[in-house]
Amino acid sequence: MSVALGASEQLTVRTVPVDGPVDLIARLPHPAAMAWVRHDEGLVGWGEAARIAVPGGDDRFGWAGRRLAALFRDALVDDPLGVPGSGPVAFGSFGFAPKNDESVLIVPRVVLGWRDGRAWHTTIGDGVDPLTLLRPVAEPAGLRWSGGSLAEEQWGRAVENAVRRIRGGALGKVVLARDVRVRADGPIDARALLRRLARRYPECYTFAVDGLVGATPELLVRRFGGRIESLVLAGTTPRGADEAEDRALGRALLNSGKDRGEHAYAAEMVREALRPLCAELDVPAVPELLRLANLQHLATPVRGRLAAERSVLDVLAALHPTPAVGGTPTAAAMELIDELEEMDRSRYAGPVGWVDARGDGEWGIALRCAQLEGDEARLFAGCGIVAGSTAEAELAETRTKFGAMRYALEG
Ligand SMILES: C=C(O[C@H]1C=CC=C(C(=O)O)[C@@H]1O)C(=O)O
Repeated sequence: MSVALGASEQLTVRTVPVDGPVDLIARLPHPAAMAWVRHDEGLVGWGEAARIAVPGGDDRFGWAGRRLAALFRDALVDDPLGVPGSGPVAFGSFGFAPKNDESVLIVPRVVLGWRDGRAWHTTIGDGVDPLTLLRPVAEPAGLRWSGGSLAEEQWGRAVENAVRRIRGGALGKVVLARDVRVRADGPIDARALLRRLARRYPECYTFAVDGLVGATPELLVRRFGGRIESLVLAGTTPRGADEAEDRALGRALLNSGKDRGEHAYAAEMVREALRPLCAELDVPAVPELLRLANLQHLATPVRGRLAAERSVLDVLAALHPTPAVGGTPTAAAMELIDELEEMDRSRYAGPVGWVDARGDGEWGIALRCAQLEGDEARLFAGCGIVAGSTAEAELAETRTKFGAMRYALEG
């Protein structure tokens, strides 16, 4: 664990109520932003009071949870609000696979929260961020796009290969992803992307953690007290050019055997993973439609009540990777992803979100996102492949999914 103040330093945490509403993203003072915002509500943070670099491995969620619990247990906390996200908070992002060692938890020096008509401000340590000087938001300029790890045709062949394996009975579903890269004239400012994403995708969770920026529609788990929620997504179609076409596409998605099958793998796995943790669990048998600005998804909203005290990190350890990003069966799908994708997903498709000292938190799956590194961004998009998939349709779907981050970068 690396802790910015020194490992033995005790965190002093102070939360105070402030007047709302707060335009969270507008308050981020510099590009090193942390954010989790949906419908204008959520948390933003900046500065680093502590950073926990989480090693790879199957136990990475457990390891991270134990380290964070030790850090928060020793903290001196003044938190008169006591709501999810008040008091000490860590933003986090985990690598997709056990081999990925980029997982990180960051405790910001300053957190601003706004939810249910209540706003708060938390400072950690002396709350002074060496970067706090307000820096104007820079729009990305001079963008030059280039290909990713696989060219489109190669990726299409990987999809065909996966379909053959599935038809041969090796597995039921696998999610294959690809990447593209873009270079700008100067360092890409996460805040410019967050602003655009939050405006265009208000129903998504607009996030930023350690340079991974995006707007995901998929809630892996929210834990507030003993209650948990999840939104399982799998099965996708574009938006229509007009209302009639839009509805026809939505109806066709709801009636598509291929997409309903692709969705059922994910909903079923989430049900099975949550069942042992929950005293009550509601997983509707039939999915509904979720409409975003650029596409429509099959969606199953899940609700439950935990049977025993468990942190949100414990719950996401039980869930990740769902077949929305892995496949069925999980182990066979993870092997096939490794074999066919020919790229490192890094933190794409891993859990991203925040956790507080009570174990409450909200975590999504890092989709519709890009990894920023100075002047460069690497964008990711993937699709569920089942027996009825075609390379052409899946390629088109990845182009639509890249659209979210393209818009964030290009406007
Ligand atoms: C893997 C991605 O989306 C997942 C989430 C929703 C719908 C999906 C689909 O229809 O393929 C994917 O499972 C992605 O956006 O990169």
